[in-house]
Amino acid sequence: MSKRSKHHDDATPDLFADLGEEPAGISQAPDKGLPAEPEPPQAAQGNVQAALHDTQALFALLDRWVERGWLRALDRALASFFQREVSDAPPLLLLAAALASHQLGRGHVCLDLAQTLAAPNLALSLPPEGDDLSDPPPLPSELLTGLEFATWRDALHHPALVADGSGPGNTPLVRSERDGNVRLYLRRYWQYEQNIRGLIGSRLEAPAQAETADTATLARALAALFPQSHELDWQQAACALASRSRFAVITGGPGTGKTTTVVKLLALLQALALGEPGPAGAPRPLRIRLAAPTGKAAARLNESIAKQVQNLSLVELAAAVGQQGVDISTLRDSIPTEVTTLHRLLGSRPDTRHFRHHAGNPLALDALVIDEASMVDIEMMAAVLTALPPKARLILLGDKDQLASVEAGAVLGDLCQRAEGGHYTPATCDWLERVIGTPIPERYKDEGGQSLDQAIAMLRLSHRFDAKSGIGQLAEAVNRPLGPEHGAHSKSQEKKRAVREIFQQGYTDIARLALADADDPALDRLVVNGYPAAFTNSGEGRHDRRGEPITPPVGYGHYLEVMKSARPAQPFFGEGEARQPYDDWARQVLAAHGHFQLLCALRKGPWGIQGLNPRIGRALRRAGWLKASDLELEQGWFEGRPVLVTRNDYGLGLMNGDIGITLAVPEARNATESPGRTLLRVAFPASDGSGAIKWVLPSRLQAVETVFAMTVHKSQGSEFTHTALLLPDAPNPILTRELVYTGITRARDWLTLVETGRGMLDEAVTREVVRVSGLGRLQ
Ligand SMILES: Nc1ncnc2c1ncn2[C@@H]1O[C@H](COP(=O)(O)OP(=O)(O)OP(=O)(O)O)[C@@H](O)[C@H]1O
Repeated sequence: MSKRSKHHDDATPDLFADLGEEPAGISQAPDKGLPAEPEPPQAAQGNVQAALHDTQALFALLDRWVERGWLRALDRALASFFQREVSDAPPLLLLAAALASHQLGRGHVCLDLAQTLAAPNLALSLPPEGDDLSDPPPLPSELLTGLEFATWRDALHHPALVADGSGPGNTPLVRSERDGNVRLYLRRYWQYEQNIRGLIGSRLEAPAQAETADTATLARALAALFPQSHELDWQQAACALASRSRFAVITGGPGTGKTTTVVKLLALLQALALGEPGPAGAPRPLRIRLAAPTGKAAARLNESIAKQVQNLSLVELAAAVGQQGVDISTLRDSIPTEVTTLHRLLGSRPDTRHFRHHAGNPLALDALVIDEASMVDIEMMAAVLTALPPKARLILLGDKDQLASVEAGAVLGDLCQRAEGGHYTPATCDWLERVIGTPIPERYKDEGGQSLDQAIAMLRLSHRFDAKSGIGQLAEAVNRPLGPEHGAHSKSQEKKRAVREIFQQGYTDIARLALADADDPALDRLVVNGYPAAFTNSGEGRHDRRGEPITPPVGYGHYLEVMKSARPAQPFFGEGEARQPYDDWARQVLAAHGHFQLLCALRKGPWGIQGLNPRIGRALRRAGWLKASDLELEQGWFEGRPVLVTRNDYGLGLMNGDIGITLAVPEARNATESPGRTLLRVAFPASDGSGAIKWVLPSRLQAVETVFAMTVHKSQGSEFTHTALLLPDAPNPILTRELVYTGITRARDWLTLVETGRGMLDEAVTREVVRVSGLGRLQ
């Protein structure tokens, strides 16, 4: 049973309770990795199907699913609540309600009826982690076999429980019918989707400042910001498109220049604002804020944006706008570098999901940039849009191909469904050609392009990974979609071959490790010293694009070595400035910790974080780096323990995703106290990017877990010098190409792909997330 469902076991279900805390489930392409479906005997099948007509039989079946961990107790409780409230609710409706609720825990905002009938077992994402499907209860496919779409659809016509979404209402469920298909939503999620559609739609209709700026000025400004090119520069096109819309998306893989582009965009917007007389005569810079979904992502953007703003050459831009141009230092100072988290920006309050800023108390800003937008779930995106003043711009940055947020809703991925093809209208292309001076290739033009397409730009060239980078080549090969006929055997085979071949081409930055079993000593070598021998030339002799040497890959021994060798001699911990030696030490240890991270797909089992964390702890202990008993490794505190914060803690100022390292510091706080004993404290980097260190006593940390192994889901927004991605030894619906791609792209200089048992890379790269939402089209 899940953590969350335990809380809801016996409680009366509150429809507006937090429903989506479980990790997002992933649907697989209908033909892949499904549990083998036993042929049930005729009579047994008849029994199962009684649940379609008989409420008692339905709840008996739901109970069995809950018992097995296939369904959350919360989902079953919701159906039972409806049945109590409305005695004539048909079983088919109650089943749909339970399944719709279950989708939220898997990251989907609604139940898609046609898709569920086409691939029923996907509705429960079978098999769940830690379940091998032996002796299963009846599968959804057995239940739904023979059920007609029209029969199920008609059962959802129940005015007390389900509205059709055409107007205001207060039914707990909403039915959305489109193109002959039906989707069932819990009202709250339907409302979020409606808000997002409406608020993005109205932004797309309204012209923004730069559209009113004359084309010649804009063209001059863009020419000042980007090097001259005869071919389409997507960064320049993205900057131009984003400048003319109150809503814009810039998507692209790692290192494609999203940050670079947005810094130039902000410079452009500020230059245009400063070049215009403001309402009171004097020009007024725009109020711009930068935000990210997690503290970690905010700190990363903080660092890279500050560097980029300093390096920006603004002389020509300043001269390109206004009659007399604008003052360069005013312009530079007007570009923000401070990044906050979305929770902080909106003003989260303890014990409530409502924020301080909303439509009645909007944010005081003219433009908001959100980085790592793929991690923003539907509820947060709706909250952001609602709290934005109608005239303010919203610019989303992110990689559309990454795993979506853990919570329900893959907003960025949904919005960017057509980004690959461009779909720019002739009018957009004409305008773009005038302001950027290069033609738009025919394949990106579309007379039928929608208004959303015109606001989206995809960056396609990685400046971090070139053709010589195995990480870049592997990420690209894994990410390549199978295309519409992705069930086709030959396409899958081709993709599997392409991915495997990359490991045979002698790239120096990637290595593959096949583990025989969970005790294979190769895993020890990897986690202790990074197993450089697995790389060409043991990782020696590599240089980056600027010719700087790249140090060979390391493992966790590296930060533990820094912890040992850089330990301050000062015999007391100190306050304020007197604590500096300890702050400096913690900064060094934390920086060293970012040099290696093992990622895995699962939480449970020997290849999930639960099995791997103590396993890695023991390997580090054997190597002499840790001193901890087995019990401490499993559930206690020990020096060197790296921890991941799993829930925002506003009291401590820690955000979900923050990583801290447990360090032993003197118990004495000042020079007058007698030294001697030590105390464990956890050092976290301050999430404002200031470089300050926050020291927290372990007993105050409510929601942390050891992070020798981290799930790929949790690694989003982070980057590690050496990333090891470990795939489990058995098929699981959670293994998708998005997961593998997200894991690979966390690696900056070195990637070790670890396969266990018979290896699941092939399986994973040919399974894709099926997104279920109504956000793909805004028209
Ligand atoms: N047009 C360009 N020409 C040369 N180098 C570039 C260009 N654009 C970006 N870069 C460089 O490529 C690197 C990655 O750029 P940037 O950080 O903007 O990418 P990103 O897409 O934001 O990356 P991330 O995946 O980390 O979010 C930086 O070192 C940047 O200076």
